[in-house]
Amino acid sequence: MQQRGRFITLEGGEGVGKSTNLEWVAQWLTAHGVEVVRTREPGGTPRAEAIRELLLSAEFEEPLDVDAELLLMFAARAQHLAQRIRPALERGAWVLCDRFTDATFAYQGGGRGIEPERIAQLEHFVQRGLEPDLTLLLDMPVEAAQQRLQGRLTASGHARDRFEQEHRAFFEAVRQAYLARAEAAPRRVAVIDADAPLATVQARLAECLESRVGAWL
Ligand SMILES: Nc1ncnc2c1ncn2[C@@H]1O[C@H](COP(=O)(O)OP(=O)(O)OP(=O)(O)O)[C@@H](O)[C@H]1O
Ligand SMILES: Cc1cn([C@H]2C[C@H](O)[C@@H](COP(=O)(O)O)O2)c(=O)[nH]c1=O
Repeated sequence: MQQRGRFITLEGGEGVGKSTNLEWVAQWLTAHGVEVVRTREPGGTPRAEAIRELLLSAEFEEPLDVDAELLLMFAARAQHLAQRIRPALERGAWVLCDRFTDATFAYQGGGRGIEPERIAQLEHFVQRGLEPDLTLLLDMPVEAAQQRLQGRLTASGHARDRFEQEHRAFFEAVRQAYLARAEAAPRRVAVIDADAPLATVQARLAECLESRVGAWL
């Protein structure tokens, strides 16, 4: 019988380097003979990407209720799991996802103040026991990450989205919630110090992958 693929997520606050390093991790896995499906949350399928637009858009004057935000994150996730993640894992591919449910605990929990128990109820309902095999949490001080983010926004000419417009205290709370998740699940979550030149961060990722993923290859 075909063995289920592995599910790896990248997490961290805005600007820590998730998208940049997701590509690098995908190449590392491909070089080790793995079929990799790269994806992201919220999003990853056409309908889930439409929900992403609704969540990130700063165009509406009407505020987005925090419970509506939480439910939309899980609605996008349910679609993504059904249409993309579960089918890929079942055929033996590995899924590499830019953010997943740890982001919900960090942003809607830490950032917005929703009780973790309520988030956990939706997690059980939507995921039915599926969770990442490995989570790479890129961590660095908020101030330095915000400078990187500003550099990217200036270079691209893009405006800040609804989350990127949040204040400093929000991002500090997000970071602390991520670190608490890592402390509570050290076998699943590896914290990577991302406050270093890219080559150094990637050397840290390689070391982590060798030790945590090597046995699955
Ligand atoms: N180690 C690094 N050193 C310096 N700059 C970096 C490093 N890693 C990424 N960058 C740059 O920082 C910016 C943010 O990186 P990236 O877009 O990968 O972050 P992200 O975590 O995906 O951000 P977001 O959550 O906002 O999508 C980019 O301009 C990228 O080139
Ligand atoms: C999955 C997930 C995401 N978010 C937030 C975090 C980011 O600000 C955006 C996604 O944009 P990015 O380009 O990946 O940085 O969505 C969230 O609040 N809750 C979640 O569960």
